[in-house]
Amino acid sequence: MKLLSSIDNPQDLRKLQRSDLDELARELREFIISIVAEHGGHLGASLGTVELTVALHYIYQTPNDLLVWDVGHQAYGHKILTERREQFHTNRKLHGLSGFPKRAESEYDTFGVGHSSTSISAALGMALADKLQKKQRQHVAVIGDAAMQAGMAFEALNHAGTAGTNLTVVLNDNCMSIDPSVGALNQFLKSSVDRYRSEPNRIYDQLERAFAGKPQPDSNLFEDLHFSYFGPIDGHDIELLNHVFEKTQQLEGPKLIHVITKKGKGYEPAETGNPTKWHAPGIFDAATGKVLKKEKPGEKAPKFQDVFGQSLVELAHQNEKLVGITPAMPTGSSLTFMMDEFPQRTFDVGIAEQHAVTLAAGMATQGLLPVVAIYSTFLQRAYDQLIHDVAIQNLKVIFCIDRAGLVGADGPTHHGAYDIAYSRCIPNLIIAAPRNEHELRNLLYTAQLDEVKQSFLIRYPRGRGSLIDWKNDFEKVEIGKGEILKDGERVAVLSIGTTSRLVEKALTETKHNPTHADMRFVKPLDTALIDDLAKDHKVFITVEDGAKKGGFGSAVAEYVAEHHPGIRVKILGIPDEVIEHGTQEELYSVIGSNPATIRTQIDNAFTP
Ligand SMILES: Cc1ncc(C[n+]2csc(CCOP(=O)(O)OP(=O)(O)O)c2C)c(N)n1
Ligand SMILES: CC(=O)[C@@H](O)[C@H](O)COP(=O)(O)O
Ligand SMILES: [Mg+2]
Repeated sequence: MKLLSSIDNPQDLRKLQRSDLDELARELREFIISIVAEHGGHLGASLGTVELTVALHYIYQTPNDLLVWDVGHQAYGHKILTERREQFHTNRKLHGLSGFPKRAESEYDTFGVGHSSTSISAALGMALADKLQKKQRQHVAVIGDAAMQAGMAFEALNHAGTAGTNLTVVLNDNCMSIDPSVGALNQFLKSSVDRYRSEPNRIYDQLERAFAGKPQPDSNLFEDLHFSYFGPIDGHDIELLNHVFEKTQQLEGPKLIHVITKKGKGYEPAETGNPTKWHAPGIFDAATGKVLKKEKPGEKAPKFQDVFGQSLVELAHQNEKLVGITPAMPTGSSLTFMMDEFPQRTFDVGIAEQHAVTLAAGMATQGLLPVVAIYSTFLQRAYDQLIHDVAIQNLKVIFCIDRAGLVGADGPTHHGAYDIAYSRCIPNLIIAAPRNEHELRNLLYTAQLDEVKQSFLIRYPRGRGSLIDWKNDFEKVEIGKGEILKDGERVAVLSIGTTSRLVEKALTETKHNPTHADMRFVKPLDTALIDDLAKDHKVFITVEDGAKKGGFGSAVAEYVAEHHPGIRVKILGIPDEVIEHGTQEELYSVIGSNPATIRTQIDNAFTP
């Protein structure tokens, strides 16, 4: 690591000879592999951008020139070359570096990311701001082929094409999302790559024409949007990248440089193995590529996503109206089970959350029963579609909202903190959260029954449930009905979803005897159960893994304030602040929703 250890920042990098850059890239790649192998994190995407990162920081005068990464899971090399090599082993850990570019972390991180397809808008905003404020510098957005599929990216291209800036978009095309890239844009990019194979010198001709002010011989989608298009070029050839960046930054107007890279590049197991697995493989033995599983199969309860995925297949056999939709997360949400069994009835629509929800609404108008499998954090992108296209028209769509609650190492951009609060205010929605795998199956079963006429949101967390024997026979759940899990006195703990596990643990530790109710539904709220509890309890403690403001506890408090004003309600949940990254366990302790704090709250409530 001789070269890498001599570089703290891009100024050091720019002092190197061009002939040193390949060796630097080799060292940078080795460093990323060694740290991710030991500490976990995203791997494949960052290995694919090593040469691109070196060339970008070598040619552009960062941090004065503004470099915006899309999503940010491919920016490990960028972090390491921009003053964070020494701390990189703390990546994604509590109080450590963020796994994504983050403005508060470094002046080189020009824009905070985690969600995709924001880079062109953000970089264009910066370019327009500089134009108005008469600042001369370069603005570069680096966006992946899958992120480019999103509506937002195209909204930005549409604007940039006539906005009168010199924006540069680097399209990092590795033909992969987390799962294989999908759709017509993907096919268009593939066909461009095929052309590149037969015309490796095309880029020099393109540059010559651009400098001579001559039109390119053939047009393409990006040129039609007024971008000067360059490429496709080999994104692992630093010399070529340097040349193209040096040249194109002298050209006026918006430019798109189409760069071909390989996910996992330079690490044999990741380059030749399954790229989806190597997207974020967990810890592994760097020498052999063997992923080190923390537990043996069957030893632990299944992941909620798998219970969802497998249960959906069972139900799809019984109910032919069921179809599955995912916006680019088939593996993450385990819709892959349905995809394998019913390929014609399962749709990966790419990174297109808004489209996914309205597509579902459209299908629902024609008698299908769509199940949208979506992470809580990504449903935020489709909020208007949830209201305008689903709820107002009272169309029936089942939303299986995965990664609800604090997700852990991905941090604030990915926490599923807001879905209860943002969906509770929308009419025509049923909102439920299972406390375990059986409940998840039963809620899914209930949601698809014909007698249920409204859209049904089922939220569950990242990670595993609690039941090794998870496959119960489906049972109908009464809508809006909670369940007393433990009878007690004076203090009632009302939990929603898997927070009941935390409460159960707290109950084993307190000497008091509170009641514990699993409310199961945020909406409709089981007000009959609340009325009943109000008869002989003085304090309610609500526990949720969502935002306290406007969430489940708020729903209980609103009802209690109106109907049982003598009862005190204490709300536990995610406070009104940005919760950083760490393990899920650490973060629930940070916010005061771990068994110890719940127990303290119970004890306090019993103290007169
Ligand atoms: C709005 C949004 N939806 C989904 C995701 C989940 N996600 C993270 S990375 C990724 C794939 C990105 O692929 P691409 O843009 O091609 O970048 P690559 O990993 O190939 O470099 C997806 C779907 C996200 N981060 N943001
Ligand atoms: C970068 C991104 O958005 C995804 O890779 C995300 O980190 C996946 O998270 P899960 O591991 O919870 O699927
Ligand atoms: Mg890609």
